[in-house]
Amino acid sequence: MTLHVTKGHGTRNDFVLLDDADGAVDLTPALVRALADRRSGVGGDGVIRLVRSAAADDAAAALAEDPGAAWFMDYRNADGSVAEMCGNGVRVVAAFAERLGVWDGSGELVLATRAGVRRVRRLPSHEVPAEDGAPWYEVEMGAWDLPGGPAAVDDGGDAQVSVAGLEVARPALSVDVGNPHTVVALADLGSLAQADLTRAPLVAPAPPHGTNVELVVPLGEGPDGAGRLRMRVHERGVGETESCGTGACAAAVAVRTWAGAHAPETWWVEVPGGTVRVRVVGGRVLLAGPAELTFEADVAGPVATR
Ligand SMILES: N[C@@H](CCC[C@H](N)C(=O)O)C(=O)O
Repeated sequence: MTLHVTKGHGTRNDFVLLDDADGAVDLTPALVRALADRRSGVGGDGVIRLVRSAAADDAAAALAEDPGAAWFMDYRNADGSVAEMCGNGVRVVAAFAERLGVWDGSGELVLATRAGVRRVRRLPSHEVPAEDGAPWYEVEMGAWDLPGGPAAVDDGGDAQVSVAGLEVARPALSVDVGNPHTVVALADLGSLAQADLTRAPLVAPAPPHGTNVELVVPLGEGPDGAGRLRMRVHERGVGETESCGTGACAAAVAVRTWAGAHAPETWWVEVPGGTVRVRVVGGRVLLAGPAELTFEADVAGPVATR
């Protein structure tokens, strides 16, 4: 079997992309692990299959929401598990859709995902932060939710997280942005650097479907009036990654919620792989950031896995 793959990343959260319009590829967990393997495969934090919604069973709910969502983003974590959403992945898929010619980059790309419909627009060059040469895309990420309810905020959180390298367990807030997140605020950048994310943080109570854990340090407001925060993330199904788009959204929602009514709407979220912009507009959240396609290859497979 030979697969044509494209590699792409958004703030160095990297993906193996498959053009599978008719849903012909049997994307088993073993094939995902083989493609994502950084030694024997192509390498990536995840594998994304772009398939026509009509050929994807998991697109049904999104199609009911908007029958115009012609393409489905089938997202898999590097360990082969299925995830509902990937914020950096949506932007990379937009770049991929442009490359494939199924979207011309104007107006909106309406994508079906397991978390519902996501609308993407390519930012005009005057809206792209000057230092970034890559194209930027903004994604309407939909509604956010605090599964622990408002009481969780008054209590400082609805979970406790223990992180290797940091002595004590910390209170944390669960945030749902289509996929599950647990956000932990740290006091300073020294603690953020000290955290050992080579091991998964322990979250109590354990979320039923696992969670992505974000460690965040709020950095105040910049001259533009936007909030800033720095973040590291341990992703469910992957490990520590250099960026997580849904994680950035969850982090901004949590920090804004903790800060109270007068907190800024716009947040610059600094991750090891770059910077993304999050806008929390009422009950909804928008994510903007770069996306780049780096190479294409034909892969003879299935590639061996351990
Ligand atoms: N990196 C992604 C999130 C990918 C899915 C996540 N690991 C999960 O299992 O929920 C992003 O940019 O949002």
